[in-house]
Amino acid sequence: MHTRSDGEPHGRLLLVDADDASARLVTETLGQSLGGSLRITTASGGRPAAELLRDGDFDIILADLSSLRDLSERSDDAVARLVRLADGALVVALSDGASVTAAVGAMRAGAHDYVTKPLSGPAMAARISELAQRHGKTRALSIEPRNSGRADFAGFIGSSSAMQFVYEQIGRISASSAPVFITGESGTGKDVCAEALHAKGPRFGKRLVAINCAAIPRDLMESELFGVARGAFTGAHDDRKGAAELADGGTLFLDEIGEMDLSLQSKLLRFLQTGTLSRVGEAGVRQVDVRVICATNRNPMQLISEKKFREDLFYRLHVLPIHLPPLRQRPTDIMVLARHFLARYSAEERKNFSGFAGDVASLLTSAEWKGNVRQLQNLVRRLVVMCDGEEITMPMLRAADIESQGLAPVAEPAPRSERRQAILPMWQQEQRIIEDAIASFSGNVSLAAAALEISPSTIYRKRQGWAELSVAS
Ligand SMILES: Nc1ncnc2c1ncn2[C@@H]1O[C@H](COP(=O)(O)OP(=O)(O)OP(=O)(O)O)[C@@H](O)[C@H]1O
Repeated sequence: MHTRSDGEPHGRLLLVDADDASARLVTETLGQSLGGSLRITTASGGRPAAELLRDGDFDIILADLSSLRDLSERSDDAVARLVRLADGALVVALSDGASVTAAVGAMRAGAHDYVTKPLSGPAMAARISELAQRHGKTRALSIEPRNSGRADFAGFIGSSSAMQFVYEQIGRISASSAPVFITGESGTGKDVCAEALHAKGPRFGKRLVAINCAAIPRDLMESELFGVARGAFTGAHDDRKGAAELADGGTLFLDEIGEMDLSLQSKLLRFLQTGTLSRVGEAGVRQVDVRVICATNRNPMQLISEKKFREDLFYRLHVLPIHLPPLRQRPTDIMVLARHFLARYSAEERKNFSGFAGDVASLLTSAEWKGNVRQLQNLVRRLVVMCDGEEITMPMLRAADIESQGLAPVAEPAPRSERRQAILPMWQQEQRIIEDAIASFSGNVSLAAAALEISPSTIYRKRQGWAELSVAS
């Protein structure tokens, strides 16, 4: 770690890339996303990099595999040499995506991560942040933009580069009427995202109508969605509009779309294709103008391969994908959120809390947060209700964290010598590389396939195979 003239720590990043244009592009996009908090040095190949590493210490090295040929013809040998010279710095192998085998080789040779080019600045900054968290280098790599990123946006709190990317996407696509497909683990803010899309778009004056496909009994779902004509069934005493009609001119949010019944999926598909619907028990059709946003915390590809979700409906809906990253992948948001919830609930409950003790903040920052923001929000609310004081202390946290009996920290990776025995099967390593590429493009399989230089159908075929392999293993 190094010290700035303003006394703040900053890290050093070494970029090894023989292609000047590519190095310039990476430096620019990454520099913007990192907000100048990491000093970037470039080297045109493995040998110049080795010299720089002998003279100075770096915190992270991004190395283009084809630029390391001057160290060794075999890229895994070259990476192993670089890792030795790196002296504890994190090593990320970069490749044009031409070779999955080379990527796996680089990881086996000791690289901490593997990323395909072209790099997206915000996605790479998020990746570095995640790596720093996992390897205990968050202080050395103080990479979050300093005052440059927004800490809140249309209901979202969080200043991490991963969330800046989400805000940017919402800003860009909110004006369109094309369907949005939101993915993300439970509690990551998919509802918040749907509301932000509606609030930022031109339909804001009309209604946002949300319907939770998991919460409504199957036989009521069609009438909830499309409405019902009087006398359609016993108890249907009046004509009633469904969610789609109520949202006319506005936005229809279909939450937990993965739980929708297959027969209703066909009707939804027809509605999306024609823009018309019929209430249950009605012969005619009605024209409705809605923007459809849907969300799921399940893997849609897996649902398709399990025949629980229609592939044609998926492609109708999956026009503008947004992926919300889990909280553990954006550790710099944790205390920002925690302080926000503390201020809010302290005011609501008329308490005097103004902050968290240092050891509590460290524990919260390193916890895994399986329930994501919802879990953090509930914990802070519980702390405020149960305790009194000015600062949340460790004994208070222990008393209030009744769910998990102690927040589990993110699992530390095994030491390298132990990791050797735990080498994953080839298909799992390949799966990780492909899924990572898809995540880098916010769920867009076509872009991920293009970056990996394989066809999208190869990815779908492989996913089908992995689903079968994971069931078998
Ligand atoms: N970035 C955020 N900033 C502030 N509050 C957030 C953020 N993300 C989530 N929340 C809050 O966390 C709770 C859960 O969020 P939300 O319901 O949007 O999650 P979800 O992804 O839709 O979860 P599920 O899949 O379980 O429905 C809500 O109270 C929401 O307001």
